[in-house]
Amino acid sequence: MLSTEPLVGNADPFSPAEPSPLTAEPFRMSDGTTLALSKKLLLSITPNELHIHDDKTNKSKLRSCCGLWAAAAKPLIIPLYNVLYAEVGESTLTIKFATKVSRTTVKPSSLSYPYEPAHHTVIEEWSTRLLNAAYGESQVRKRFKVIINPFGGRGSAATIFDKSCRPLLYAANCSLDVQITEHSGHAIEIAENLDIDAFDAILCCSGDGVPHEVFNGLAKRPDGMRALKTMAVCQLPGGSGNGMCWNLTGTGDASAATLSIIKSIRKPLDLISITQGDNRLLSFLSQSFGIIAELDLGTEDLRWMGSARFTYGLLQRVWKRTVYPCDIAVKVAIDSKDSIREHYRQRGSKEDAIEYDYHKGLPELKYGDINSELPEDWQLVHRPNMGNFYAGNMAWMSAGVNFFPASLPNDGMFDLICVDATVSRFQIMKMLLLVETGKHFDLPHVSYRKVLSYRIIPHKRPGVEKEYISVDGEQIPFGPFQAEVHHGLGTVLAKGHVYEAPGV
Ligand SMILES: Nc1ncnc2c1ncn2[C@@H]1O[C@H](COP(=O)(O)OP(=O)(O)OP(=O)(O)O)[C@@H](O)[C@H]1O
Repeated sequence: MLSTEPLVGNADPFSPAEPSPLTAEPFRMSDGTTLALSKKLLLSITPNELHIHDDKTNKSKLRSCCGLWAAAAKPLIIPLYNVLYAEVGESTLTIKFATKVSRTTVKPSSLSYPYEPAHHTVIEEWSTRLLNAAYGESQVRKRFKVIINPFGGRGSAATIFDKSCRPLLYAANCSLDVQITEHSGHAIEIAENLDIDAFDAILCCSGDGVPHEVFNGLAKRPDGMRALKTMAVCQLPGGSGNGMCWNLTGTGDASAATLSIIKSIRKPLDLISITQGDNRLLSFLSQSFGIIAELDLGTEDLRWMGSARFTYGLLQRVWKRTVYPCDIAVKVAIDSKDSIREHYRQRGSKEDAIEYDYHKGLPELKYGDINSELPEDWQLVHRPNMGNFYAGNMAWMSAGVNFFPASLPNDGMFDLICVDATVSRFQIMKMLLLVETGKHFDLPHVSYRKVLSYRIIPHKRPGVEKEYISVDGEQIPFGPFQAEVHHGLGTVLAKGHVYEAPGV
């Protein structure tokens, strides 16, 4: 006689001790969704859930009014999104899944059921069906090259990975090749020299600095375009700014982000070339000059304040109405907010990417580089009162900061916000208060455009010792640079077609 007792997992401690007798042959119903391991144990795949009807383990006890216990059998329901793997051993079927432990956190769990070896084929077929339903278009058993920045955030990225991420990745039977960075720029070297056929994705447990390096490492290869198409990049929240993770997984919790990445789908991502001097680099998240760049890079002396340093630094600058003079020329794609909103709503559901010549390093620049003549139809405009020049390719810049609500991953455009420092302090504070919801988009003093390219020539302010330009949160030299978008050049693992942020 076979026992159908779960070997591991969340068995009900009140269930009777004697094993359920096997009274039926394992079978699948005509549509192949239900597996009966015994008369009392049915596993059913529904469109969104796995239902486990187990007389013995799913009995929920209800206290009757006279104080006696009554039993009612309820199926155990596991959302298919949470199903990580179904392992078919010689005589045991193990279902691994993520269980919720708090509002935001999950951990791996499993249930194992013994079966007669003669039924191996049926069990295997049903398990394949379960995995297909649980993963959909997403790849099962992804192969990850994991890069951990040991100094990311508060220096806890390795611990976060080991405690919250690794157990879920193992439960999903993903293969992991983990490497800890040893110096700044190490992730560029790792990506540049990676055997790209050996992995499906590079998983950065870090802030946004490491994915920035990874894109640039892939771009440095002679087959850069193929590498950027083949290798998906993704991020677990191991830094202080985890913009990529928020945009693509919709959470800043490491375990929930891991589950999201396990179930995510490969998607093209627009990337932006930045040319400065004779250098060319790629940006995936943002470029800033002015207040945001200074807050990102120029408040290191206030690090002891924790995240309050941004608020403090911001209030200081808004109060002083600091200006950041510059000249800008912009190749605009869409400049009215109504048309941007329309574009966002229409494109949000579309999927496309242009084909590149994948034997080459990087695509040619359509508008030339920073050393080229300015294209004829561009106009350089002097902006002596620039307060915030901020270009974004994703919605969230960090937790709660939905600066670019209209941005789309793969529309061949990026978004540009310009705000003058002459705007009243009240209006600036209003904008900052609305940033989390993205509602600042509609404020009349916020210039919001979709662009294809721009050139900026920042001017040094007399008496100011340090000036900053930030690309993906990393500092580049202070000086003129040009930016140009490449439609769908990069690849990421993402939950959906649009960013996980309130749009417009
Ligand atoms: N082992 C290392 N030693 C020193 N620097 C490193 C190391 N690994 C990565 N870095 C650098 O750390 C920088 C920031 O990385 P990341 O974005 O992952 O973390 P972060 O905590 O969000 O950073 P920050 O708050 O400084 O922006 C990157 O420029 C990267 O080059």
